[in-house]
Amino acid sequence: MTEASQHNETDELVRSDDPLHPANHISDLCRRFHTLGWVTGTGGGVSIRHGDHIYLAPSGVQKEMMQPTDMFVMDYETKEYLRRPKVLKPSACTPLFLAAYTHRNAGCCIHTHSQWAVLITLICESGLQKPSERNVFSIKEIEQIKGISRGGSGSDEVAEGGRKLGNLGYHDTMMIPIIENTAHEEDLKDTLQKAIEEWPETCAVLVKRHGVYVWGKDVAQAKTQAESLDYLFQLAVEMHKLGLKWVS
Ligand SMILES: CSCCC(=O)C(=O)COP(=O)(O)O
Ligand SMILES: [Zn+2]
Repeated sequence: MTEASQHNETDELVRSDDPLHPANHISDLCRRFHTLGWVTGTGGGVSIRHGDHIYLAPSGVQKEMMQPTDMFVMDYETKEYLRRPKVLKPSACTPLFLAAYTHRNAGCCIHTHSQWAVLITLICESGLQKPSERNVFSIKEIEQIKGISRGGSGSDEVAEGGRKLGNLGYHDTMMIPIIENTAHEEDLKDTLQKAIEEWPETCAVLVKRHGVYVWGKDVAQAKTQAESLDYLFQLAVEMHKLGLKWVS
């Protein structure tokens, strides 16, 4: 098989008229997220799981300019690439997206470099918080908390061991773990995985001085949770500036 025919064959994995096809959807979401400051300066990204296929963006590119044919496609079972665009490298976030798929059965994972996410990690890190509060962002009694599911599930059923599923209620406390940043994105994998295991109710992990990873059972849930979280991070930063406490 020639290189040219090989390329055309794998193009079938990313060419579709359906705007909700993962290759089109990732490009579209990144354009929208760029306007929110979530994926600027090549940072941040989105990945979608579609059946046995994982769709991943390239690394180090302007995320708002990506085309569907720029996407990498990985087989979920074998972790082998079914499609690798020439010249490009897969996102350095790939092992972190895979952690959300493997450990939470997520259908989509969003990584933002939102300044609100970064600021909330700085406020939690600062001496203003009790030592026990420095590695977690907790907030309660704000309506938008109801947009957050326990564990990124979305179901109203009760999980094994009696653990509640479904979305948080107004009087629940939302807790998002904060992990240390590393010099290289891919080296976050072990601590992110540990946080996912230690915080079964979380649908996100904040990375100190870096951003946030948010997942959901599908694109809609990952996106609305990323929006709700960004709202809550911004609100908490503004409350902090006003001297108001966001958890008692
Ligand atoms: C200025 S972005 C540094 C890398 C990073 O944190 C990130 O989220 C983007 O990684 P990618 O490999 O997807 O470009
Ligand atoms: Zn990043």
